[in-house]
Order: sequence, then structure tokens, then C-alpha cells
Amino acid sequence: MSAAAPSPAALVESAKKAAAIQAVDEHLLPSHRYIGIGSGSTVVYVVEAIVAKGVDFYKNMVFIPTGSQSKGLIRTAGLTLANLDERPVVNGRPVQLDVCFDGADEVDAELNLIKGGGACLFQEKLVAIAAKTFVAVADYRKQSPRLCTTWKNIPIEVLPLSAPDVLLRLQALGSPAPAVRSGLPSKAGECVTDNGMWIIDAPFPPLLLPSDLTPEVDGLGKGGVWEVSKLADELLRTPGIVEIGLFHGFNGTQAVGLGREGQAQKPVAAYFGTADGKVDVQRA
Ligand SMILES: O=C[C@H](O)[C@H](O)[C@H](O)COP(=O)(O)O
Repeated sequence: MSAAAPSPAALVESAKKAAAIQAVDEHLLPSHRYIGIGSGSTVVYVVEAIVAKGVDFYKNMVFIPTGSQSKGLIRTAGLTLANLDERPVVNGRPVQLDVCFDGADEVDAELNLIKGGGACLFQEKLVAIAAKTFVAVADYRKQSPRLCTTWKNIPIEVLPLSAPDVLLRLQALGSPAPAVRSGLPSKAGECVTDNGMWIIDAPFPPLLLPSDLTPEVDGLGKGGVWEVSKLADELLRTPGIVEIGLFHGFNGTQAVGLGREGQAQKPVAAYFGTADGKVDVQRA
């Protein structure tokens, strides 16, 4: 009798694990000192892959969390933990992290990301931009030509008392049915983030890239059709919005050329575990 085929859920888990192992192998060097650890189910395998390298490999490394789940992961694994604001300051600036690994809900053709499906995005963005190299780790379900194709909503972190007005503003920007995320089934009432905020999930039609724009299609929100960075800028201009789950713009390597170190939200590469056990790497 032949062995039963793995379930779809098991295939997804092994895809995440394979992606994590390869991402860590290719981006974590023994000389690295400060490492960002993101949130979600895929970074669990990132931490596993780091631990598997052995204590001699990671004993001098300090791991920076992106929220309470991430903090727990680092602690439970026996890795050295420090908060983002505890990095040493050298020549007047906090040291950059060497690398940050994080998951994603959707990744487009230019490595823009949607994040926040698990209500973590604000600290994730702070840790990602503090890193010289940001690496996304995911499974095959997350790769899309354009954001909001498979993952239809943009998670937006808001000050709770601003929620009614932010919802109205989102509708005016073309989001058909934005909604405050519920904490159910595990928590009655709204989902509260690690920062004491709420999440609004705002659906939008697929987000365009600059190369999609034409004189007729300007990506400025007509009919709710936006280009990624134009929508991100507009959202961040809305009082009450604390941070958005769009990670866009440029990556760490490009940031150096632009003189904008410490502001890069895009990964240099996304690792997607595939259903047949391989890893597809999308590089900038
Ligand atoms: O809010 C959660 C974070 O942005 C996660 O990194 C993202 O949702 C991906 O999570 P997972 O690895 O569980 O798919």
C-alpha cells in the first residue's frame, strides 16, 4: 500500500519551512550581530532554521522582535532578545540591523508587500526599515502579479477613536466595504494590536505598479484604482491611521544609493516554498 499523499495544509507547512531554511542559509552570516524576527506562522520556521545552525553560530547574535508573538518565539528558542530601542547608538545613530526576516500576506511582481493579516504591521515596518537587508519568507499562495489580487484587503492600524472617520475616508478613497477587524473567535469585540490599536481591513481593486500607468490610467484612485505608492501616501495622510500594511517603495540596497538608509520597506528578495518541495526566489 502506498503512503497517503500529504494534505494541502501539510504541503503549505513544508513549503514555509523550505523557504525559511533557504532564506536563512542565504542571508544570515556568522558575522551578523543584530537580526530582526518578524511575526506570523512562517517566521516560526525561520527561528527553527537559525537554532538548527547551533549555538556557536548564533551565540553572539541579538534578535529584535516585531511584537509579542515574535518576542515569545525568540525567548522560547533560547536566543538573545533585545527591543528595537535597545540597540547601541554609534556616531549618533542606532546601529542598523544586519538582516530582518519576515512573512507576508501577498507579494507583487516588484516585491511590494501586504502585511498585517495577523494584526502585526507597525512594529514589523519599524524593524524592517531598521535593517540593511530585509528578506520575505512565504509559501506559494502569497505570490501575485499585483497586490489585492488574492489577499483582497489592506490591513490598516488605527487609533480606536478615529475608526468611524477613517472608515468614511476609506470609502471616499474607493474601498467598497472597509471594516474594523473582529477579535472573534478568540476575543470578544475588536482585534487589538500589540500597540493597543485596532485594525481596519480595507478592500481595494488590484493595486497598479508604476509601469501600468498611462495617460488614461493615472493610479490616483478613480473608481478605486490606485497605484501602490500613491495609495500608501494618501492613506498615511489620513489622521487616525497609525500605519498601513503596505510595504512599498525601495529596498535596502536601493536605499544606500538614494541616501535613504533606514527607510527601506521592500525586501531584497522573497522566498516562496512551492507545493513540490522547491523554493522559488523572487529577487529585486
Ligand atoms: O500580521 C502578521 C504579519 O504581517 C505576518 O508576517 C503575515 O500575516 C504573514 O503571516 P504568515 O506567515 O502566518 O502567513
